[in-house]
Amino acid sequence: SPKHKYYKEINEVIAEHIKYAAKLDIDNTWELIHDEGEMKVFKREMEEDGMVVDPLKAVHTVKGITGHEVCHYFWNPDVRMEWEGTLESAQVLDWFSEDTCVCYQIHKKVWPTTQREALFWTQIRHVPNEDEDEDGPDYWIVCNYSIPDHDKCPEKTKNIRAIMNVAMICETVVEPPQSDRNITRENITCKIQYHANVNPGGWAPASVLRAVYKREYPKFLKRFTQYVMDQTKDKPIMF
Ligand SMILES: CCCc1ccc(-c2ccc(S(=O)(=O)CCO)cc2)cc1[C@H]1C[C@H]1c1ccccn1
Repeated sequence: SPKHKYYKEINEVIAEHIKYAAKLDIDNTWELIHDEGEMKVFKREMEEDGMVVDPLKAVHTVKGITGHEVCHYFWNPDVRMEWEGTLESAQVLDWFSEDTCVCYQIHKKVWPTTQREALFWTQIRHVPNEDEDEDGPDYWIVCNYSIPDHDKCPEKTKNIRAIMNVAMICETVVEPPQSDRNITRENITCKIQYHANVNPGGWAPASVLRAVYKREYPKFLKRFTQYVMDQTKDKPIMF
């Protein structure tokens, strides 16, 4: 697409998430905050100007769906209100290209914090393995990255603007390896990494924010992956 002003930033942010995903080193600097079945959610405790900005990383393995399907439903602005239980509203303000748009969304108030809103670009991208290394990872990724303003964005709302850099990065495993012809959903598994760096945008007690994240992220990931399984179970596989 033509070089719009976010083109360079988008490429840099996506490349950073891919580099990070390939490492997947969950060392002891990450604290496990939720462990349920295949889903593990970790955090690092970090504060900026007295505000909790804890990076969050979740890993999950889900049978019967592909990384393309997970990223498609996570990215698709038309269905966001169907699975994102913490949203009060969501709208598309602009399209940069067919895989990249600007979203403005208002989250439901999470007591006792002030209501949050977010303005961000969201892009879905297939990152195939390097040609020479056919065993290299093949990713589908969605990145949601805040932008400071947009001329169609409602001004002066009562909400606090959260600043986020979020990525959903998926790999699809097919077992046993076979030609695309006769793969069924029993043969596929999606390995998900979810990275969220969220600055809540305004002060809230650290203990309150950490309790909200500990409760809301696992709930959101469970609800979202269940939504993808329900939407895809009777449809042809999106590889
Ligand atoms: C005081 C914290 C405010 C707060 C800031 C940010 C977010 C949030 C933003 C983006 C994304 S996403 O993964 O990009 C999916 C698109 O919406 C998920 C969560 C949610 C809350 C609030 C609603 C709470 C919450 C926290 C964590 C997960 C889900 N919901």
